[in-house]
Amino acid sequence: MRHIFIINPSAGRKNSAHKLLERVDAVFSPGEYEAAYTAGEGDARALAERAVALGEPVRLYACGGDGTLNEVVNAAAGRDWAAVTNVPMGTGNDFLRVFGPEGRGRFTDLAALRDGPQAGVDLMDCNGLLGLDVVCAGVDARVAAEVHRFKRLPVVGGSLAYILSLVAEVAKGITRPMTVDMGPIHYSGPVAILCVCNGRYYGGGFCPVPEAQPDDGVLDMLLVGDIGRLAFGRYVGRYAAGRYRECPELIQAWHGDAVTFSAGEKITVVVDGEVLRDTSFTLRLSEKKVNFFYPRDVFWRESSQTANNLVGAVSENGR
Ligand SMILES: Nc1ncnc2c1ncn2[C@@H]1O[C@H](COP(=O)(O)OP(=O)(O)OP(=O)(O)O)[C@@H](O)[C@H]1O
Repeated sequence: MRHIFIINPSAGRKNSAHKLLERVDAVFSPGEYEAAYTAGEGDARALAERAVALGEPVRLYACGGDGTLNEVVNAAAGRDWAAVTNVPMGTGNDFLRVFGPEGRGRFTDLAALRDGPQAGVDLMDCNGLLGLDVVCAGVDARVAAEVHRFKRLPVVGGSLAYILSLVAEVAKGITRPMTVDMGPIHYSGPVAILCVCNGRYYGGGFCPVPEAQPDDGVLDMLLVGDIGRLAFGRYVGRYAAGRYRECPELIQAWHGDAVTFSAGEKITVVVDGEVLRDTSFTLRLSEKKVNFFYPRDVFWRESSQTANNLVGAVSENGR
């Protein structure tokens, strides 16, 4: 088994990449692993594609935030011999929140990751880009697309950066006209929020669909139509806390495998932190899965299936 560390030195705090390599050295012998730094957008995907192309068992450690993880996932999707994890060095690391606060912290334990089990995770195909966590297309997407401006400010951390970006985007206007088709729901009009969850968290900690399971073959979608600023302020806390069922007058929900949406002007869409802009989108459950590995003592599902049960199922049923 080869272990490949793909490190985004721009994610997280200064010097964290250097310190990470010291920790890697303490757990892996020199011939066992390779490490490479990314220099910019697309590098993590290219490095991962090169590692996967050999067709030999490989574990890919995306060391960075959700953007770095997304690139590595796109390279490893549908490849039975490859598995991916995320060593958290970003500001959000939202996908890992599905493992709970303590579980998320365990992903810094390289020894636990090295020997950890893996499970097949569903993927969303959004106009050709794969995502494993959350895709959004309303004011939530515009907040995520602009959040980097606030992350650069001194003493502004992950969640605070999202709050500042939210305030700025709400001031510019919450809704945009859009046509949305999801299952039996056909909607044409102002859209405030459209989110599709495979994972559970986005935006630095929003959890709109707490029952979302990354491996259940279902995409959980919420659509918030026309809403004014005052009502948005009243509802946003409930939306963020996953209480969408309490607001049927405002939030339409669909649990299925596809959604299409379009508009006369380009829509900002964010796939695990990666920004796309187009007038028309088709988002569907991908035929591909990705193997995700994690420390043995944590999982996203608290009961029923255990991690070990899933390991065998993944390679047999991996799509
Ligand atoms: N060496 C580099 N210098 C500058 N930017 C880079 C470098 N390598 C990769 N990047 C870019 O950094 C961006 C942000 O990475 P990533 O999302 O992993 O971190 P983050 O934004 O801190 O974390 P999160 O998304 O979890 O909040 C990626 O879109 C990638 O294109």
